[in-house]
Amino acid sequence: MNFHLEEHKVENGGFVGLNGTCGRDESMDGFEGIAEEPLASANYHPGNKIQETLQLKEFFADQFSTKSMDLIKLTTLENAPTQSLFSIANRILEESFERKNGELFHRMARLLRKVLQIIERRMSVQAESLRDQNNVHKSREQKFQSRIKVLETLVKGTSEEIQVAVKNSESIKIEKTEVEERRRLEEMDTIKLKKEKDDIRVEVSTLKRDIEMARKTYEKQRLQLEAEAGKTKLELEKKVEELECLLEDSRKKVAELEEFSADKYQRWKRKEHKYRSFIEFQVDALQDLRAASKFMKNEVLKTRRRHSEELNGLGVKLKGLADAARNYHMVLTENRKLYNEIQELKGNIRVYCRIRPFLPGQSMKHTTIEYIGENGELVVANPMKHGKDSHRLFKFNKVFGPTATQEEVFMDTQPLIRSVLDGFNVCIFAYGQTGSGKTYTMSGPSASSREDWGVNFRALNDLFQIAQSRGTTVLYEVAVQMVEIYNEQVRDLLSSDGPQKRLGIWNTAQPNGLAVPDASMHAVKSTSDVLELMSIGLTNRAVGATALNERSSRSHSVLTVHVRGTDLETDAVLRGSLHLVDLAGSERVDRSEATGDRLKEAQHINKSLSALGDVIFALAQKSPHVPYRNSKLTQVLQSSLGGQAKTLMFVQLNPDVDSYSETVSTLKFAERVSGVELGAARSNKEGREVRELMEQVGFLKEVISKKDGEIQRLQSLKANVSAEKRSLTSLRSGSSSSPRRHSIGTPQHLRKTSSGKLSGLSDKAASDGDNCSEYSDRHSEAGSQQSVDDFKHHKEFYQPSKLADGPVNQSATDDVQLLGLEDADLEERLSDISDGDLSMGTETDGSIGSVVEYTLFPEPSKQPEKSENIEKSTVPSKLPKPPQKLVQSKPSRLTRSATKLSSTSRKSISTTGGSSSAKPLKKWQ
Ligand SMILES: Nc1ncnc2c1ncn2[C@@H]1O[C@H](COP(=O)(O)OP(=O)(O)OP(=O)(O)O)[C@@H](O)[C@H]1O
Repeated sequence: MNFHLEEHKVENGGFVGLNGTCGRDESMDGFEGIAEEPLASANYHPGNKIQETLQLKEFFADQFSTKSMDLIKLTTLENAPTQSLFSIANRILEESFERKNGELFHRMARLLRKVLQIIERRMSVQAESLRDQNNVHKSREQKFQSRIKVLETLVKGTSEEIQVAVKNSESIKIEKTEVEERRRLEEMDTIKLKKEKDDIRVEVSTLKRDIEMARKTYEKQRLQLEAEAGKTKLELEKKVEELECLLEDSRKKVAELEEFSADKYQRWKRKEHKYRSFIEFQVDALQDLRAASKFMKNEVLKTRRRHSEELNGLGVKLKGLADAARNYHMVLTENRKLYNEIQELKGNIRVYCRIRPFLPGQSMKHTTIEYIGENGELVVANPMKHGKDSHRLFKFNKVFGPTATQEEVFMDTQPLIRSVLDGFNVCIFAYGQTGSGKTYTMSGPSASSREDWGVNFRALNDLFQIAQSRGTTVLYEVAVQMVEIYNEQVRDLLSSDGPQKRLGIWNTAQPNGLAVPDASMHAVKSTSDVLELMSIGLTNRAVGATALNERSSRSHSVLTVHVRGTDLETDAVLRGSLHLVDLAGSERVDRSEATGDRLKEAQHINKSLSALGDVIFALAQKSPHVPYRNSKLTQVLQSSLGGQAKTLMFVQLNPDVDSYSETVSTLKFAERVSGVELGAARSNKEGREVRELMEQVGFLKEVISKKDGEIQRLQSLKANVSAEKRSLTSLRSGSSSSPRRHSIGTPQHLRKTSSGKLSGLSDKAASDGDNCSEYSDRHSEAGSQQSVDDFKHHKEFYQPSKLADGPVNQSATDDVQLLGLEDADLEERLSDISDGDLSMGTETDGSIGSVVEYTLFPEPSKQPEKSENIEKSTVPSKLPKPPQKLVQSKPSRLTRSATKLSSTSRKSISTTGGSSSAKPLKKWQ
């Protein structure tokens, strides 16, 4: 049966297409014929319907008889025209009625329904396309209608216009033509639309072709993708293989790790075991320790008990120690005392000589320094002289050569600084001619370099250091003042008002060392503070110097350091002061230059240095009266130049041969200061003094033997003086100005008159060549004279011969006037003068005129101002007091003193007579 065959063909994948090669059968020929018929419908889609047709064929082949099938053969459902479909449906119905087979009927009905569905669908498709066409036509119609309307409106408008403008009929015609033209165009448009419709159809078919091509392309792509997928699959398989390999590796590793961890676990186990055993051991040890600590506790308790017992013992001992500490303080104080005593034994006034090196550019110069000894010996050579006299030997506490450093110089100064902190007043000053290195020694060439620091900075630095080291026992406060003395005027160099302010001075020494109360006081805490203040001071000094040219050489600068120490234990207060003095140049002033300001300056310098010499010698001789008030310099330094004060003088030398005479003068002054003052030297000197005393005793013998004659002479002197006084009074009434050129006449005259044989002094002066008088000469000359003539005159007076022989003349009157002796006390004063050196014993009012120039470096002997002083004076106890019976009635002081002193040697020395002399008397002071 055909149906079965068809079925079999279908099962084996036959009927691939309408024109398929497989399963071709006679029964299907009718279908083929139908398939080859042209399409009856515009919506016919052969591809879509193929499946449906095949299903129908299958169905018919399966279900209908050959007769029916013959019918069906003639048709293909899809390609058959709708009429054929209807006829098929009819036949199906008829056959189903004929067969009356229930099941077949159902099948037929289903087939019928199917056929009907196809017809229905086809109908609806056609209806839809018709509707679409209708819509297109409608829209086109609407379009045309609207165009017609527009045209009609235009025609209307045109006709209206024709009515309005008949004359324009021709244009209307044209417009009509245009309208017609438009209508023609519209028709053409319609044709065009039809054409477009055809084009669209063509386009649709083109699109269909495109779709087919796209399908083919898609198919191609699919195949490509499949090929790629195959490739990817292969790659993936490869990767899977690789991953499997990796997996294998990791498995191996895991196995290794497991092995390792197992090993580690074993090790940890072993360790755990060890630790366990260690902990057990520790626990045992802990228990032992506990036991030990228990034991220790007991021990500690025992020790504590023992300690408390020992502590009690220690408390007792500590008390003893505290007592000892107190004693230690006392011992410390004692030590300081002893230290100061040692210092004192060394001599309150120490003299250090320092020789300046030649300055750069002076290398060709010759030096006057011949020899510098270790123990303070110095030999200077006079290049002008030859032989024995050409060399002179001097001895000081110390001599620093040109190569000595600032440090070396200060090393020997240091002990004095400690004294300041122990409550002593100390004075360090530099003496010497201009350019000899005073400022270099005191301040140094520059404050910026520590190595260059002079005594000033080093002393203060040391002071602060010692104060700091003693900080636990004594609290020190330090303050400084800085003044300048120029032309007998004191100026504050640290004043905020500048150095112009003149200051007053205490008349007496103040215990706190405050000589210049008005000078500003500046508290300092460190060396840098001092450096700062000193630079201000030096600047202020320099300000003055611009006006007066090299003022520093002609003024004294005094830096005073005040120290106040409070003992932290006892609250006791110590006060000390340190005067650091850079003196003015000590050289003699060239006479030719000594006029005007220079002369005035020279006079003032001379006066103050002279006064300083007086004070030092007065102190050296422990004189009860010290003439501080003779100059501002000595007034300022008063607190540091007597009593407990310690003095150090730097004698500065210029080694140049040109300065030889100045050098010798300076050295003589220094030697006398040193020789007289030093304790150590004193003992040596005492031998010399005894010798001198013996000589003096000899003179005294003469005095005693010739006392009557002396008395007479003195009386005559008194008479002369009275006459002088009278003449002076008359002179004063005649002329107000007194010729100062004769100022030194009186002492000379007095000397001569009073002593007659004053050779002890005069001869010594003469033998020294220029010992005393040389210094006196240069200082007094400048200080007492107004002109070069005066100097000449003065010089003549200094000649020893004249000193001895000079007559009482007008000069005596002048001096009386200058010395302020013309008052009622004149007689008494004159007798004082006649007793000895004027400047040594006489405290003047400090004016220039009152200075007795030639006594700048008085003889070691010094006569006190008043007779009481002599009586109270420090005559050595070993010397017996003179018997009162030898004292004459109303004797002069000299006579009285001489009488007293004569008793000391009366028993041993015969009174051989001789002229009286002041010198022996002075020796006792
Ligand atoms: N020991 C020394 N070493 C090196 N140079 C020195 C020394 N002493 C002084 N001088 C130098 O000599 C010159 C003069 O010194 P200084 O100014 O100290 O003298 P002075 O006596 O203070 O003079 P003045 O009286 O004019 O103040 C300066 O140039 C100084 O540097």
